[in-house]
Amino acid sequence: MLLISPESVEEALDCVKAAEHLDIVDVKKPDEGSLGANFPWVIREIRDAVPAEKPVSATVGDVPYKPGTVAQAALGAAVSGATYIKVGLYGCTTPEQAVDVMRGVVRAVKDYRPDALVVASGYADAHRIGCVSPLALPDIAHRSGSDAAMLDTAIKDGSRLFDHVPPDVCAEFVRLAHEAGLLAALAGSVKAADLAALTHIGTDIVGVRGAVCEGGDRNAGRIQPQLVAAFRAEMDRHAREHAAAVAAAS
Ligand SMILES: O=C[C@H](O)COP(=O)(O)O
Repeated sequence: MLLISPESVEEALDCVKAAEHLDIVDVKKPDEGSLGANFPWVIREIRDAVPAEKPVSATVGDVPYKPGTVAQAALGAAVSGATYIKVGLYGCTTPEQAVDVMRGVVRAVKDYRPDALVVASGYADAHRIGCVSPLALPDIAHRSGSDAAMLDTAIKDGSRLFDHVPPDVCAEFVRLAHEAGLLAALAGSVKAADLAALTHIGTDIVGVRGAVCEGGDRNAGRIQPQLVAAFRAEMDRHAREHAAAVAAAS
């Protein structure tokens, strides 16, 4: 699945123009961090603008180790209409802290909306910020009852997912997530050139912003529907080639 992250209602409307090419519209506020949380009314307006059959995701923030605060914020995202709730475990230095936070989120969200999906997100560049390491995420997600384990990059300075977690380690991340019955989501300045590897390792959700913004600039550029369509075409091409290779080998 392709997840695209607009930061405003205007950008979400550009996503709507490319709705057939994407699977999830992910509301965030990049100027508040990699998984910066947007205002509840922005989530609501975007939910109202996006076709009903397209799920809307919302990031709850690059969160501190404050389980109660984060659970309440996650409920806010769900009440505002998001059915994927993404939490960036920025302030969690141990897996136990991360499980604590995610258990609160899962309970808060699922008591309100049992079919909502909770995404526990860590950071590929965790070593730069001192939070839980990337390969701990599948177990954190599993132990907390989350539905997906995700990696993004915390510091958006041009470095990318594979600069910090090479494809073979991402493959292990995906394997661990699948073994635990979770969806595996990967992001972090992902470019079309990364799609062959991401497809090959069985990534369920690829998250992008910069690659589909004007000039490849996630901050100054705005999401362009034609770039979303082109990115999707590349994803589909790799999926077809991978399926053909698997069929030929069996
Ligand atoms: O969840 C996905 C992120 O928005 C990725 O953003 P990026 O591709 O600019 O790193």
